[in-house]
Amino acid sequence: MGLTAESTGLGAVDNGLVIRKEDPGDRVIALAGNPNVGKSTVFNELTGLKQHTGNWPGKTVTNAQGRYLHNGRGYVMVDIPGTYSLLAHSAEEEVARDFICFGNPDAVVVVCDATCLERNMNLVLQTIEITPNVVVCVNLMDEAAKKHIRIDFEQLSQNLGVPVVGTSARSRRGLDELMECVERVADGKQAAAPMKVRYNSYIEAAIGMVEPVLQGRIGDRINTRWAALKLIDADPSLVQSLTDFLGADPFEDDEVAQAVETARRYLAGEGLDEEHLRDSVVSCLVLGAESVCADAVFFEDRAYNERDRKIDYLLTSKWTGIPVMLLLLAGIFWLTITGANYPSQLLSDGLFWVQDRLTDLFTALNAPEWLHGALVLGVYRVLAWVVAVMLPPMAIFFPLFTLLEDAGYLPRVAFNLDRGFKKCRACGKQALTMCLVAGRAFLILPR
Ligand SMILES: Nc1nc2c(ncn2[C@@H]2O[C@H](COP(=O)(O)OP(=O)(O)OP(=O)(O)O)[C@@H](O)[C@H]2O)c(=O)[nH]1
Ligand SMILES: [Mg+2]
Repeated sequence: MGLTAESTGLGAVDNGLVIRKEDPGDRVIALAGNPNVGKSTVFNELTGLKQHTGNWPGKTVTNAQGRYLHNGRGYVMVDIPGTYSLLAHSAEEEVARDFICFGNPDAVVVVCDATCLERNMNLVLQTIEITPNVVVCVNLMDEAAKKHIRIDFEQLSQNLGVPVVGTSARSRRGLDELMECVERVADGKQAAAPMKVRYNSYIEAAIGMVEPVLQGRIGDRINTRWAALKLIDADPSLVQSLTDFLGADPFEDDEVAQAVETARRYLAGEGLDEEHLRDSVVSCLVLGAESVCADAVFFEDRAYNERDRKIDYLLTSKWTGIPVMLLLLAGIFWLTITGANYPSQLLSDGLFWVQDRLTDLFTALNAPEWLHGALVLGVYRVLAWVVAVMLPPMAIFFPLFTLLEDAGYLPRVAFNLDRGFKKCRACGKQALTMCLVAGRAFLILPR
């Protein structure tokens, strides 16, 4: 689906995100998940809106909201940008993290990709650290079935301590069950006992030094175990968001500042400085994700992704990734330009033949020269040129690009170009927008 008024207009921009409830009883639901797992597809199917969807990561970059009704109650759903973790490394990850942490949603639906569930669990575990009101939506079940991946939802739900629903959002399968689950969680009818991620003993001890101090101060507003770890971790953007949320800088409280300082000194003494602490936290999350999936996800065809892996290696490895990408893109531009010449010529012959007939008609009618000049040599001729020059290359370029999208090649382009884009303080996901813009410019300029 291309860009739409809803996906790019004011409705798509979070401008400080003001939640618009049509009814005071409306529930607010955050839709989180890794990039490209089908969040906006779920959002569109439920709300009837047209958020931008497509097979590459990073389409949704701000929060967008829409509303659906279920059992007579309104639900304001907020489609947040895809994020691999809540440890926020980019602006859109901050947007996602801040809404989940401080947006006070009644429930968070974490959409996951059924074909690589373990990788997606990282975000699920981070989310259930913050709030127990989580529903895990395992999407792309049709793709998982093709790869012979079987998922035991009951076991997964037991392991995580929150409800899990399987869906194929594109064909609306499972969305009714998802709405039921969301209703139960948002109404507090589902007893949730989310699993706790266990960190190593040093980190646990450090959390133990800070958490009790926080309990007396922010206990009912935010999960103190999570906040303690974040304060020790000293992520400046998180501390800023936390300050905004609490209305006061937590470090201005001497007792909190002292507890955090003691915890940090303790960790440093155990060899866990800032960088090592983050690495350890991530390792524990990865191990947690592994153990959650161990008895719930089954690969019935062990070699299911062997061919994919080989192709992936060719398309993204250091030595072949960029040359293959350049060849493919050059091939597309070449096909577009040479392939468009013949239909362009045919179209212009046809359209200019019509122009001659129009001139004959104006002459036969004795129409004044200025009228012929304005209508035939002006309006019609310009229109004919634009159609003859632009239509054929567009009719070739965009379907070819769509083929690359459907084959899943665009995320690989983003990956290949990420390093170069990072050097310019951008990220690889922006490469796709640039390819499209370059493509359009390329189509117009040589003509
Ligand atoms: N086969 C299949 N494809 C799906 C399903 N749900 C979504 N898709 C496709 O997956 C791709 C990504 O969907 P989006 O809804 O744009 O994903 P997103 O999570 O919003 O992506 P970002 O906003 O970039 O993070 C699109 O091409 C969708 O058509 C599904 O259930 N089955
Ligand atoms: Mg999206």
